[in-house]
Amino acid sequence: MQDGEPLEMNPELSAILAWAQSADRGQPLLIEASAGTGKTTALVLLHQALERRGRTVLTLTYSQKGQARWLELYRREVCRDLTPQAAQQLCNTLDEFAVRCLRDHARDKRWQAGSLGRAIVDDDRPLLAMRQAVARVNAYLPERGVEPLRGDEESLLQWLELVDHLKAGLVFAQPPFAGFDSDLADDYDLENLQFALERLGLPPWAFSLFNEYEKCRESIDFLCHGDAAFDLAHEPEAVAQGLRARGVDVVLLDEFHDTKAVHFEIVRALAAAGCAVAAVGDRGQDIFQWRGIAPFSAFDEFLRHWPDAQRLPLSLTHRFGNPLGKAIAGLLQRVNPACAALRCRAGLHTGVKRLTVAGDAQPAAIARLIGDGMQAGAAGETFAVIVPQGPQAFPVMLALFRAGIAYRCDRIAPLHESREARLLRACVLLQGWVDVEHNALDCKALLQFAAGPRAGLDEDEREALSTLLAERVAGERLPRYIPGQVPLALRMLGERQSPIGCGVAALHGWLARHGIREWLASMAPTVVAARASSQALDELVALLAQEGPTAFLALLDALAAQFQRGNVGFASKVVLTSILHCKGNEWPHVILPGAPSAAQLAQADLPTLREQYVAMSRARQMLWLLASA
Ligand SMILES: Nc1ncnc2c1ncn2[C@@H]1O[C@H](COP(=O)(O)OP(=O)(O)OP(=O)(O)O)[C@@H](O)[C@H]1O
Repeated sequence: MQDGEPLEMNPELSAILAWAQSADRGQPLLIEASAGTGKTTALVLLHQALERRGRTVLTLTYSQKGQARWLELYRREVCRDLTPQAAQQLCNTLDEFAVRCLRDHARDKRWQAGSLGRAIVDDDRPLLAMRQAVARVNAYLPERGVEPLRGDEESLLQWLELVDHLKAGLVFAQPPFAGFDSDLADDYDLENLQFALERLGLPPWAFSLFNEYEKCRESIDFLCHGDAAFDLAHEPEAVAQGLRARGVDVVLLDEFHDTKAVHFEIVRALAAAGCAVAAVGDRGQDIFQWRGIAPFSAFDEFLRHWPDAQRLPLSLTHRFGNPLGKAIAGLLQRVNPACAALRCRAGLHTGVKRLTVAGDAQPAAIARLIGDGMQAGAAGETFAVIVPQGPQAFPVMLALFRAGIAYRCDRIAPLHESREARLLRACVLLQGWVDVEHNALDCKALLQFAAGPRAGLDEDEREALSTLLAERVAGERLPRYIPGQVPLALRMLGERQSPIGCGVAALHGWLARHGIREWLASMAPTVVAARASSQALDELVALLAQEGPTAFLALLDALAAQFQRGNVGFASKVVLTSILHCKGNEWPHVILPGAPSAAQLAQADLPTLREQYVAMSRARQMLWLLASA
């Protein structure tokens, strides 16, 4: 539905709004519905219906994006001039809610009111705590025969992400981890612990690092994303007080499919505090199943805890019509056979075109499709290209750039800022193949290289290099880069480089010598993401060898310039994003490169099917599926 079009009331939506009365009796509500059926819209309307009955309602979303979408719909349907302060009272992310409850009601009140909000966006403190934790763990890992952990910034971020997953899944809240006391543990207990870690696919140091990080975090008094929910899950009284202080008596939960164990503990605390709870989600959109380490279904937990919950569907999609509706309904039957059959609104038509195009010809085909559409009058921002993994958008960026089509990246790295491109840029600089005026991208490239496992620098040298190339300014989240220091940095690093030629084989040799491919793979959240990064590296190596170093760097600089150019309005740019980050959005024209062929889809596993379902269900007018076979 476009802005200004009226909402259609139907019996399913009416039933959901009628829950506003059941909420008085505290009966929980679970709405399971598929993509585009108006889940978020229904929550907005339910919020309004409850307010009209004099209830004080808080909507919680899982992500900031979900919050923005909810507020956008609230502004559209309920109150156009909602102030930011009023918005804060109506809808929070789970993280925000956790931070507020802890700030004002935590048991031992370690934080001064107000300081927490700043701490959560301060990049330094999590890194500082993790750096200390790594140092502590490294003091005893070698005597257990385990290699010490790396302490560079890139690795610290990686360990922080691991801790975040462990917290999301409450992985160490279960035996044998819960209550484990290393001072009292004998060999049997230690072996049992190691076995449990192995079973979960975790490294042998994961439990030690987790505990040390928690101690360091406590001594620095801060909360990072993930920490707040974890802490609050252990303080149900703070949840109750937080709700009481705001007078909240009904909580609505959007994006429920993304709820993990730690968040579910908070949901339980909300209900225990006397709030009526309604949750809405789509099992088919649970594409973050790898978060939280072990599988977790928020829907099953909800029904286990509240078997008498009212369950309501939404089965009419307002986003797309047939023939796309039919294709998606077919997918849904495999993704979530128990969900209500999907119906499309009368009068809506959404086309689907499956094109067979060789993989390397897909980027040019995409640029042509979008170019033709724009020539016919469509605006750039009505097109979204959704790739399976972020790095798979790099060739599309090049093709759009060459076609003169402006793009923006939604939660994926632009090519010129990607790790893969930075590392090859570092190679060009270190080999002394170009003589150019340096810029911030050069600083980032050398810092990226220096963070690598075989850059030949020790911790002190790495630290010296980062202060040489980047200055941290208090109150600024991003560092200021100092391109004038690149020659000096190159002298520090370059002494350890032996000269190579700029051919494909030599470049691969350089990557292998520096352990770069394995390093990038170790940072990827999934095996599939690691594969995509490796392929992107191969493609960039081929590009560098073909273009030559000067043209390669000039191309990256030109991509950066076009990306930042202010004369192209944000709104007129084509959107590039990945399947993981497209949820909750919709566009008139959606292009899916790297789509599975019909035969591949017939054989696909559940995660692949869910991803296809999420990506395909973003289109309103037209979907193009580009398959290579
Ligand atoms: N009752 C309705 N009548 C008309 N249009 C509607 C109605 N409900 C939702 N829409 C429109 O349908 C589209 C999808 O709505 P919404 O984003 O709420 O769906 P969703 O189920 O939350 O989607 P997703 O599963 O992708 O998160 C939006 O353009 C919205 O304005």
